[in-house]
Amino acid sequence: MAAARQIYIAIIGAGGVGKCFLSQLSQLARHRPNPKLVLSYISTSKKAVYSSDYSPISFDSALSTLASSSQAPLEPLKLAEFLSASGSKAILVDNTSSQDVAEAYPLFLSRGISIVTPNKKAFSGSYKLWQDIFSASEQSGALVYHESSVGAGLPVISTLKDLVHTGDEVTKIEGVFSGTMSFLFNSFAPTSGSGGKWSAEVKKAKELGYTEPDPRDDLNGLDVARKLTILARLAGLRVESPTSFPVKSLIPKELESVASGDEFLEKLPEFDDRMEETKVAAEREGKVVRFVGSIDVATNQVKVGIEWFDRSHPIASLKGSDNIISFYTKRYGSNPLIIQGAGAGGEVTAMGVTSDLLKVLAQL
Ligand SMILES: NC(=O)C1=CN([C@@H]2O[C@H](COP(=O)(O)OP(=O)(O)OC[C@H]3O[C@@H](n4cnc5c(N)ncnc54)[C@H](OP(=O)(O)O)[C@@H]3O)[C@@H](O)[C@H]2O)C=CC1
Ligand SMILES: N[C@@H](CC=O)C(=O)O
Ligand code: NA
Repeated sequence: MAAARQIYIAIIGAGGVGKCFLSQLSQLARHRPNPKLVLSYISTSKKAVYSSDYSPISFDSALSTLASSSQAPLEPLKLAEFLSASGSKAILVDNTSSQDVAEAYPLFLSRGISIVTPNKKAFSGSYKLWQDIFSASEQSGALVYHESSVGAGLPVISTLKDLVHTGDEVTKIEGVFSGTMSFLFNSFAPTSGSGGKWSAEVKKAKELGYTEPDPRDDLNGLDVARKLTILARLAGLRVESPTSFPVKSLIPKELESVASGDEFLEKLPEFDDRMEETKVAAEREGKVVRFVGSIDVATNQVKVGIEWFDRSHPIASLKGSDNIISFYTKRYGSNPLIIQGAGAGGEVTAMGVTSDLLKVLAQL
C-alpha cells in the first residue's frame, strides 16, 4: 500500500482565532488520513516550535509546547526557506494581524507555499502588494484564500467571487461589516430599552474576542475600511488604500495619541457623553444609530460611517456581533443577495480559515 502523502502546515499566531483554528485542525487531521497533515511550525511573536527534521508537532499539545519553548520565531525569509526545503507541499496559516507577515506573502507564494488567513492587512494594504500577491500565486501555482478577512466565517468573499466569475455585474455592496461595531451599537443603542454605556460595551467587545488586538483599530473605522477595500478590489475597483475614501472615526480627538490600547480603554469613559449625544439625536427622530459601509461600483464610491435607521430596518434589528451584507447585482435585480450572521469571534472566524484550508487541500 502506498504511503499517505504529507502536507506541511505552518501556523503563525496563536491568539483568539489561532487557538480555535488549532483545535479545528486537530479534529480535521484525525478524520483525514490522506493527505497526512503535519504541523511542522507554530509561532507567536516571541516563541516558536519547529525542528530541522520536520518532526510532527502534536496538534493537541502544540500550545503547551509553544508556551514552554525557548526557540525564537523564524524571520519570513528563513521560514520560507525552511518550508520549501522540506520537499513536500506546505501551507502557511497566518492567524496574526501583522503587517510584516502580510508583506511577506509574495515571498511565500513565489516559493510555492500556499496561504490561508483571516488577516486583512495584505489584501487591504497598498494596491501594489495586492498585485504582487496574486501575480506570485499565478506564477507559482500556490494558492491564497482569505475568507475570514471579511465577515469572519460568513461566505462573503466566496460569494462575491462566484458572482464575478459567473459573469454577474455587481452594482452595490452595503451593510454592517464589523462584529465589534455591530455588538457595540446593538447593545448601546438597542431598538428597545436604554442600552449600556459606550465605554463599558467597548470593554465587553474586547473581552468577547470581537475586537482587533488593539480595539482602536475597530473604533477608528479602519477595520471596516479594510474590509470594503478588499470587497471593492474583488468587485473590480482599483481602491488604492483603506484611507483613500471617507471613513468616520469614533476615537475622541483627545485620545488619538494615547500610547496603548489599554490606556485608551482606561480613559474612554471620560468621553461617554459624546456617543450618548449621537444616540439621543437619532432617538429624537425615532431612529437608532448604526455603523455601516457601502461600495457603489458604478460611481466608484466607497464610504464608512454612522447612519440613522428606523427601528424596523433589518440593520437596526441585528443581534450580537451579527454582520449583514447585501450584494446588489444585475441578476438579482432590486432584491439583493443577503448574507447575515456572526461577524466576529474565535470559533466562527477559525471556521472560515479551516474551510479555506480544506479548499487548498482539495487542489494540492
Ligand atoms: N477575532 C475575530 O473575531 C476576528 C479576527 N480576524 C483576524 O484574525 C487575526 C487574529 O485575530 P485574533 O486571534 O483575534 O488576535 P489575537 O491578538 O488574539 O492573536 C494574535 C496572535 O498573533 C500573534 N502575532 C502577532 N504579531 C505576530 C508576528 N509578527 N509574528 C508572529 N506572531 C504574531 C500574537 O502573538 P503574541 O501574543 O506573542 O503577540 C497572537 O498569538 C487578525 O488578523 C484579525 O483581524 C478576522 C475576523 C474576525
Ligand atoms: N474586529 C473585527 C474582527 C473581524 O474581522 C470585527 O469586529 O469585525
Ligand atoms: Na467571510
